Amino acid sequence: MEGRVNLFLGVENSKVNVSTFHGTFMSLFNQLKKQNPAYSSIGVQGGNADEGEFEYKRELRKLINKYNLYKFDKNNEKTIFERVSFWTNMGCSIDEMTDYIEKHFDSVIDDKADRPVSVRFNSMINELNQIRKENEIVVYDDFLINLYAALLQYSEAREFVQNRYDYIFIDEFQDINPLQMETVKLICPPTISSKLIIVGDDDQSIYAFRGSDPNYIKDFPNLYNTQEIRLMRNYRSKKKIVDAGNWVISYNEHDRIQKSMDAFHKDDGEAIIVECPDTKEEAQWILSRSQEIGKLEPFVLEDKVEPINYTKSTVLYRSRRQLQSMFQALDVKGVPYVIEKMDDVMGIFSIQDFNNAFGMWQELVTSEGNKFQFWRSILTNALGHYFVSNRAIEQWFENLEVASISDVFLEAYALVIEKSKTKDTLPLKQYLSLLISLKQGKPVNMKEVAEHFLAFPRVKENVTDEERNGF
Ligand SMILES: Nc1ncnc2c1ncn2[C@@H]1O[C@H](COP(=O)(O)OP(=O)(O)OP(=O)(O)O)[C@@H](O)[C@H]1O
Repeated sequence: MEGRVNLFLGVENSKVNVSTFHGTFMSLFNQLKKQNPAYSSIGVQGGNADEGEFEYKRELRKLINKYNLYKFDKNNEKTIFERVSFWTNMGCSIDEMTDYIEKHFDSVIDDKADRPVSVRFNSMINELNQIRKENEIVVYDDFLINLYAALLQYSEAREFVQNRYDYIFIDEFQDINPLQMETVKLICPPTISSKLIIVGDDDQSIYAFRGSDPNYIKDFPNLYNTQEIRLMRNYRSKKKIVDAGNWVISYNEHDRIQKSMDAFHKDDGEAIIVECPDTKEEAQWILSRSQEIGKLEPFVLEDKVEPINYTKSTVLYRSRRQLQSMFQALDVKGVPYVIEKMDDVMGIFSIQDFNNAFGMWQELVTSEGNKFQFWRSILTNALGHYFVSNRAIEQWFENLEVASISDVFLEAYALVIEKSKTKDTLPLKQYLSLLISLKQGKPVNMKEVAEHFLAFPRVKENVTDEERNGF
């Protein structure tokens, strides 16, 4: 988006600030803090949110045990972590969350405890926030909550942010959630001279499960004095696809803004909508369809004629997981294919944790001179996957007094046994010994390295069966 804006304005770096809600709200809050130290006492601050999310879950797990909220955590499809995040984004306070639990769960969950679920939840979440505050365990939601709290509480904070921008554009407005909307209203109050420009399509709302609400776009003219421009021409696709899209969308069940897109490209083409019971049948359908299309015109390369021209087909997919069946179907039938950005979708490389670790191994193998920093990254990564906290790992490195790398490993196993709930250090031992061999230039079966890596407790938890089997 930033690139597009710069291109449009014909400059390399424009003054237009392009960012997500989280990024913008965090930046505004930091600007406020520079003006007045009073804001430093709001909510949970400091720390890095990537690490924070992990530590938050760790602390939460401990507290779920302490307050015996295990049954509540496992109740229905949402965990406590997901519920709290959802409620936070819905703009609920802790008291409102507690009331909701009292109403909907206290009589449903029977865990033989002396206090109801709602009371224990309330104590737990307050203790969690206290721990988070003391240890600066920040999660992404904090960026939203802190700015909202500051704006709600301090009129000079509102005044500052209201004068900060000449215009505010919000794209994909159908995905806004109540907490973001309430904050936007404080940044840009609905007055005659509002400077808010929103773009969105209520039919493209996909984050309702995270609290986004397409009604905000529909109700926008009731809140703000608006001028509306309807962009009803579709330049992206040909007529049949646009018509098919209109037809599918007309079945959307929310109280939608009635509309239908008009295709700019009038060429005919063909669009077929097929409902398949699973990804395997879907892959079979795609394959036989691409064979039909490929037969229309054979593929000729250096006088060799292939009866089916597979270069005529492209498969677009929504998530990597859907692709596993497609790969299998292609492999079974021996169909040639290429993948854009191969390393992102193939087997083990589709697993983010693995990709990160793989980058570290490459650095270790190709580095010259002192390797300690590369071993340090690899160990920090591996110990993290054993649920040892970053803080504990850092402290451990600081106090480490050993002569050789094999002594470091021995200390690392001891750390796992001391700090991790999993005491099985075998995968870690095997993993590190293979990496040592790799570093020494000996041949190593990378599949084995990956298998040990996948046996680390946290990786095991994160990886789905499908991903594991795909590998
Ligand atoms: N006026 C135009 N003339 C020709 N092509 C256009 C025009 N406007 C947009 N396009 C092309 O149509 C495609 C979609 O444009 P764009 O991403 O701006 O649409 P959008 O409405 O923001 O899409 P979405 O609803 O997915 O957010 C792009 O390839 C763009 O280059």
